[in-house]
Amino acid sequence: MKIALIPGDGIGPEVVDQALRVLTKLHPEVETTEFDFGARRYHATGELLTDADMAALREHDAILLGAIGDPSVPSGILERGFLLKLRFLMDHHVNLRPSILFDGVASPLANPGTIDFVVVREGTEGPYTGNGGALRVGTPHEIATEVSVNTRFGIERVVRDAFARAQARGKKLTLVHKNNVLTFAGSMWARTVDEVGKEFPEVATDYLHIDAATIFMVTDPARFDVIVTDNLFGDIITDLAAAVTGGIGLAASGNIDATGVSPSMFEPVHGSAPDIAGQNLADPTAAILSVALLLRHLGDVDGAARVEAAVASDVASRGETRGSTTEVGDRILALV
Ligand SMILES: NC(=O)C1=CN([C@@H]2O[C@H](COP(=O)(O)OP(=O)(O)OC[C@H]3O[C@@H](n4cnc5c(N)ncnc54)[C@H](O)[C@@H]3O)[C@@H](O)[C@H]2O)C=CC1
Ligand SMILES: CC(C)CC(=O)C(=O)O
Ligand SMILES: [Mg+2]
Repeated sequence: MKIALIPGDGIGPEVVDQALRVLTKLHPEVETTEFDFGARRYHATGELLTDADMAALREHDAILLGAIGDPSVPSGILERGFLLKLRFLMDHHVNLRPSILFDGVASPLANPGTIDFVVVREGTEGPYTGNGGALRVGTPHEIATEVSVNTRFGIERVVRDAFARAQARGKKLTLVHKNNVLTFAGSMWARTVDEVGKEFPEVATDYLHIDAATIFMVTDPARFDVIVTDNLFGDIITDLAAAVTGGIGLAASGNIDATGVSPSMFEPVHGSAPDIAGQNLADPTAAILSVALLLRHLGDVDGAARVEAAVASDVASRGETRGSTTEVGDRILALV
């Protein structure tokens, strides 16, 4: 198993360290290559992600990422120039974000019920493609556009992936969009769900506007099973989903090229958290659960289950004090 490690910025290296210990315990044979992408490299060389970097990453079975983004670099340069570029070039079209409220974990909701759903966020299109521009910058007449790109091909493949997951889970698929206002893209998403749904007659479907979806995620999250949505809505709603299931420190994700051509990438949902970086304060659980997603993706279902069981056991006994990054890592490592 060859894994590319991208610790990245802020708390990224701290949480990846703990995730790597778990991975290495389960797979002592793992071969890792560490890449120094992020703010330090950008400051030192001006480079973000070169063709040679892409070729080197492609030599691996999967990528484990911490987080990218640093206050010393203007907002967007690393996020767009490295992270989104990497996701797009690797064709990571299925951005998989499971949300589970583990037993014993406190939710901020008074009556959370059972929360166990998966957001399938489209990962290569929508408003994140950099299709836009600015005119008369800095003047009172400035204009900025940020155009959402939605292709039939892109929507259909992610919708089919989401249906397959809903079928495997035996429940339902909810399309989340804003088709009462974003009528061009929203109509294509809705029609695509209707058409692809004919291949999955046993999967029930429903639809929610994104604004209403945020209400139900707080008032009745148990109603969700699989959600399919676009890149921007999926980004936002998965931070909310993390919050209702005990916090951003527990939320894992996979950026998957479902064709298998490119290595898929696994990372916590959270960012580089500069406010707590370098203090051994970050919760590494999301990064560790990302290892479980990585292992399942590579076919080690038992290994993935062991990581998830260790995390479930640890979070159930945390109580009020979670402990430091390394303490959490030590405890989960001992349980795996
Ligand atoms: N995939 C990635 O690499 C992502 C990168 N970013 C970047 O990260 C930087 C910071 O972004 P923010 O909007 O502040 O989001 P963030 O997710 O980094 O932090 C939001 C809040 O959650 C807390 N938090 C995050 N992860 C935590 C953990 N593991 N344990 C405990 N608390 C945690 C932070 O301390 C902060 O208060 C920005 O440069 C942003 O662009 C943001 C999201 C994803
Ligand atoms: C920093 C963004 C490019 C990514 C993000 O917030 C996410 O994928 O959740
Ligand atoms: Mg996000």
